[in-house]
Amino acid sequence: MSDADIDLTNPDLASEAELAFEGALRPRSLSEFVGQARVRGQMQLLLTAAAMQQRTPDHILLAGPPGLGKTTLAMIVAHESGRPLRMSSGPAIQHAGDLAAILSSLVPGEVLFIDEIHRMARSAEEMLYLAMEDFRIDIMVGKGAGATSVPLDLSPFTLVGATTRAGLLPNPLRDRFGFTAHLEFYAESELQQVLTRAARMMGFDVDAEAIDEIAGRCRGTPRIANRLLRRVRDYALVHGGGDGTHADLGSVKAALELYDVDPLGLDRLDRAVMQIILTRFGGGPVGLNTLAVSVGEEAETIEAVVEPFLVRIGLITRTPRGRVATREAWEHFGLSSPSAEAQLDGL
Ligand SMILES: Nc1ncnc2c1ncn2[C@@H]1O[C@H](COP(=O)(O)OP(=O)(O)OP(=O)(O)O)[C@@H](O)[C@H]1O
Repeated sequence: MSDADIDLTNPDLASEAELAFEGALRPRSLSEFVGQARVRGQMQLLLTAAAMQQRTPDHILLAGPPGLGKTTLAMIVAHESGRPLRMSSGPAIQHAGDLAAILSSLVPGEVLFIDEIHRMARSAEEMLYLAMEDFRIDIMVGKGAGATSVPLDLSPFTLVGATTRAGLLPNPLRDRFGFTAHLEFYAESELQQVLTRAARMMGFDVDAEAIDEIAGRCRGTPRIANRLLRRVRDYALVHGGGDGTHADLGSVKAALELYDVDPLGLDRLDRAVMQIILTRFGGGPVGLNTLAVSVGEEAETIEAVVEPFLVRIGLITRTPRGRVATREAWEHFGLSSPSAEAQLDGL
């Protein structure tokens, strides 16, 4: 996937250039990792206790929206505990055999990272229960009535699973993680630190007020912060004069306007969703599938990317009957709500 295919504020997608760029910017230790203080403290304790007892750290589940640092934390677990890391993902494990091949080739103490673990095949999930608990799997040999199961011992390992949808994991799998870290959206002050660090590593001199402006528009998400910073650097290079290594508030505003990211961080898809709720459905409630069809987007993207952000900034609320626009939403879009009009009519 190239940069051109990427929706700038969708944290779920990353181009190849971006992945290389992210790799260079990733914090390598818990002390370099900005924000998520609670999770960092919990993880530090877990890793230190394991090191003191010279055992593999407990299995860890990282739950939270995309782009908040789950992959980065998995890498930090391996780095801080001095263990090798194997990376895989749920969609790549479509049969129990795929997982058996990975598990049986782990070296002692290895950290196995499975991204999007909720998308793994059910048969593989069941194999994982025994593997996580007893470091053992049963391999089926033969077919039909003659099939037998052969036990296979595994090297002890630490599983780090990442999911954007913790609720989709079956309880027996969730229960086998020694610790679940719930990652939260970042505060603006934390995003300022992420951006300042990234700009420094890029050799890009960005004014403090320009950093603040980007931090306010990146939806609480480091991946988007870094992505907007790259676009601002492009803008500075082309329009900034000099050697393009400096950006001020003006160039940040101009660059983000060009890319259609508004002062709240809303992009075209967010605005389309809000317009549907406000104008076509009079503020809601609107069901998820109706919304998805109306804007021509996958229901999963609306649910995992658009909705958590709109709820977080107070533009919609979720009710059992669907999504409802708040008073702030009507105000932000400069519209008057039907209920306000009805009240006025009643005066
Ligand atoms: N706490 C942080 N401090 C500094 N940079 C961060 C932090 N968290 C994430 N980043 C940066 O944001 C980018 C995305 O992080 P990462 O790939 O770890 O997210 P993720 O949650 O695994 O996303 P996905 O679920 O889509 O894989 C990386 O470039 C990383 O450098």
